[in-house]
Amino acid sequence: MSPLLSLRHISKAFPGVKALSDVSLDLHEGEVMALLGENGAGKSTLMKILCGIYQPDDGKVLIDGKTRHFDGYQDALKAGVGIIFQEFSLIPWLDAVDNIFLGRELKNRLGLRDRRRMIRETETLLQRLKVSISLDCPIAELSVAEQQFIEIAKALSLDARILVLDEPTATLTPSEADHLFDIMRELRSQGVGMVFISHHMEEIFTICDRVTVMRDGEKIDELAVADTNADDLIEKMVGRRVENIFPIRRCDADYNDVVLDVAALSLTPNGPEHSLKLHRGEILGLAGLVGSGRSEFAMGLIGATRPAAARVTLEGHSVNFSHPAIALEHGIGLLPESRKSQGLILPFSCRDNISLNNLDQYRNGARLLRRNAEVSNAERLMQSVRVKAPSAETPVGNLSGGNQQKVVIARWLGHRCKVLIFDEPTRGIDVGAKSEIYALMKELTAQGVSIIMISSELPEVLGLCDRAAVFYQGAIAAVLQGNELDSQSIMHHATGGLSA
Ligand SMILES: Nc1ncnc2c1ncn2[C@@H]1O[C@H](COP(=O)(O)OP(=O)(O)OP(=O)(O)O)[C@@H](O)[C@H]1O
Repeated sequence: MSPLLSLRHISKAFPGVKALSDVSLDLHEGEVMALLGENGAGKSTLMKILCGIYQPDDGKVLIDGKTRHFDGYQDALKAGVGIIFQEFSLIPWLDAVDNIFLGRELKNRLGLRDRRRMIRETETLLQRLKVSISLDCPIAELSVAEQQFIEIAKALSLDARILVLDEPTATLTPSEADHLFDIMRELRSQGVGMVFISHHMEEIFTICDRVTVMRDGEKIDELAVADTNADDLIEKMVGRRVENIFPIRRCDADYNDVVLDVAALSLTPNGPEHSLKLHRGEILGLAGLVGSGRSEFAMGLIGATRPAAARVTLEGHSVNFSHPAIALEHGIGLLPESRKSQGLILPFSCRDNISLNNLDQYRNGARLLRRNAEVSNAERLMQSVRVKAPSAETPVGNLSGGNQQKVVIARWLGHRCKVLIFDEPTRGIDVGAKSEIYALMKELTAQGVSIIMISSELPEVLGLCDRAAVFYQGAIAAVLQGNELDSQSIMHHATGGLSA
């Protein structure tokens, strides 16, 4: 019997980049295939070819053994191929039903829009996924996970038999991710074939049957998940053994030297007050569940949003940050969570994006730009976080998602900041590059830079931070240090004391 899906000898080049060379893979009914590879390995490009978003230079797509040619995503959808991206295609002000049936409303015998039938069909789809979601409110009022489930329901409403999930868990809480895995198990039992892309190794072992490893646009290996382990997969992925992704534990914090003292920061007039101290050379984690108020705290601190009240001192001097630019002038930089909306100008080159807000460093006495210095510094910073791009002049919009994130990091490393706030710095970043970024953070703290790291990844908080403030429902529930800083205590406080 033919596989449900076969990709045969697919190649694709972009200007200056060979994104895919002769890649083949098969997917069977009721199977979850992991697609694993470093940032820029070619995973998304391969999936976009499957879904008709890109055309291959060479090779073909077969479904049920028959060659198919898709002129765009709608064409692929009609043939039963759905893709769920991290950034959804849903219309925020429409409800779930209108989103699912957008552009193909069901009509009654009189040719009028049949909302009741559409509601019934949506309910059937959600029952198939075993989820219950409010159908009356605009999609924007649903959680990220619920929106993702609606995207899946939408693909299924078009009879998708092949579903691609491109880093679906990146913005989910652990329990939401578990729920998604339940849905995937359900779909697997119904015969749907799924391709699952994730940088979280443990997820591969939780939900996938087979794994295809890619490196530099080539398929390196394909194996059953039961026959491999995380270390082997990482080695295949990055082409070298990564022994320990966290730097050797060494505390650079000087607890006698408070760099930043935040007192009574409240984001709303009657909201909870946050107080925190950050010491020289310290990595302070802000832990908690997605939506627990960590990013809001950081945005309030640097003046991106106006806190209702705050007393902040920096190196003993009272400061008032009414705008992030003022915080930056004082040496406090925030690396934002959402790189596309807050961090990068996609049509601009990597060099422009790295030098942005930072050009004064490269001016001579006559205020003229020393272009060579700017270029060589951008190249050095790109190398230090291993950005994969044809050159520093490549538009950032042409890079893979993970490489875009690395450009944001390179930019902030170029600023000579006293305090760097990293908001989910390794989201979407491959394991090899993660360990480089951790090592870079430790280099910075050894030089006396202090770091606040917002992270939803427990291993990252435990492996890197000297102390961690745990947020729960907009307030700091605990500050943990030393022996108290373990996963159980973090989860205990992050869930309001519900978990043991
Ligand atoms: N539209 C484009 N124009 C030019 N180059 C591109 C384009 N899309 C992707 N590339 C390049 O093709 C290569 C493969 O990118 P792709 O997005 O497939 O990687 P990926 O494995 O999905 O990475 P990530 O884990 O970072 O999402 C990268 O070098 C990327 O810069």
